[in-house]
Amino acid sequence: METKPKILLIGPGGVGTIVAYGIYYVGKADISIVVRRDYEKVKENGYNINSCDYGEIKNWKPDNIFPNVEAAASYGPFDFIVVATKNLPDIIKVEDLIEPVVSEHTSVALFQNGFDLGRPLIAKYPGHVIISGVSHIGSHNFHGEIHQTQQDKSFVSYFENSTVSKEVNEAKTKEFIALYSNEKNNCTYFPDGKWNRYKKLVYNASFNTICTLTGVDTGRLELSGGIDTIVLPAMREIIAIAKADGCELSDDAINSAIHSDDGDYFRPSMLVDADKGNPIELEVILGNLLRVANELGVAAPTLNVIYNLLKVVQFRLKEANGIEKVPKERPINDKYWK
Ligand SMILES: NC(=O)C1=CN([C@@H]2O[C@H](COP(=O)(O)OP(=O)(O)OC[C@H]3O[C@@H](n4cnc5c(N)ncnc54)[C@H](OP(=O)(O)O)[C@@H]3O)[C@@H](O)[C@H]2O)C=CC1
Ligand SMILES: CC(C)(CO)C(=O)C(=O)O
Repeated sequence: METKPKILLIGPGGVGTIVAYGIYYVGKADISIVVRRDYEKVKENGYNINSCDYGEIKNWKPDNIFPNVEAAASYGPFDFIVVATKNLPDIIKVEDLIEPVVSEHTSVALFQNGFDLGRPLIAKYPGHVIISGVSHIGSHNFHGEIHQTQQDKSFVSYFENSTVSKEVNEAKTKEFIALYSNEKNNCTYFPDGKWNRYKKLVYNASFNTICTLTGVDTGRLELSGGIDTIVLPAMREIIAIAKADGCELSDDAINSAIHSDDGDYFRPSMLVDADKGNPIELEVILGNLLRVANELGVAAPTLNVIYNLLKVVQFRLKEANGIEKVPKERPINDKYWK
């Protein structure tokens, strides 16, 4: 009997659970997941999924459920590791998180927002294919109750990787798509992964960040005049960085990003994280972009101010989560400020 490829998904949140369910629905792979906080509940009852793609599913369980990555390792080797956690390199690095489950032939698929996510993984795991999944979906996990309100539309590519041939990168990426794509979702191969991530950043590096700083949704940002005064300058800088990096976005990139949630008072995921008091994906959504701007000598004054203000917000969120420790007595700094 032919054995099915093994997939391990880490991070079954709003996005990850729908990806895992999509793979299970196709039925061509053995799908395991790592559940952190809700392990006991999910192990016992599975997930209740209310999905605009798959309908109402009660008590769904994948083939295996593990409480942590170390526990999953004994079930390996895995053909694919899918990571759909929030990408927070200033707290936990994806390349360290997956270490116990990366074997010789494992490919890694990152279903996460952000830019240049492949770089640290390729450095740590040369010779492994690193797949890029860009999701356009609206889905949230409330302790095992999944609410998916926007269709799972994803563009899957591979991160540029000089340690693997183009043929192998392409073949593995398409192999993964065949295990995940089905008639209910909309998952397609997109050859130019970098271009596609820049395109998504036009929205994420402007709306997500500015909504988080101001505490308002995208509709209120428009009604207050903030799109003209702050979102547009930020978007133009993102497009200039992309261009200097060899990615020419279409003339319509700004217009389509702004109109993408027409009629909706939409709270982007970074604002939702801040609302919940969770750390935000600042480094991958804006920090990595500014590092590239710096390498290419592109000025990005608006994005720099947004980034530095959000670094302070991130500090506050980390302190609230016990990740940042602040001395009881304020230390005295003898620096001469001028
Ligand atoms: N939600 C959406 O609609 C969209 C999200 N995205 C992107 O997709 C990615 C995933 O987002 P989303 O699904 O919303 O995230 P969620 O916060 O809903 O889920 C993240 C999951 O990862 C788990 N997790 C986090 N860290 C670890 C760890 N160290 N070990 C094990 N499990 C861990 C969390 O577990 P625990 O519950 O224990 O914290 C949680 O189940 C992000 O990059 C986001 O920007 C992109 C488009 C839309
Ligand atoms: C806009 C959206 C929902 C697109 O999927 C997103 O990426 C986010 O909120 O971070």
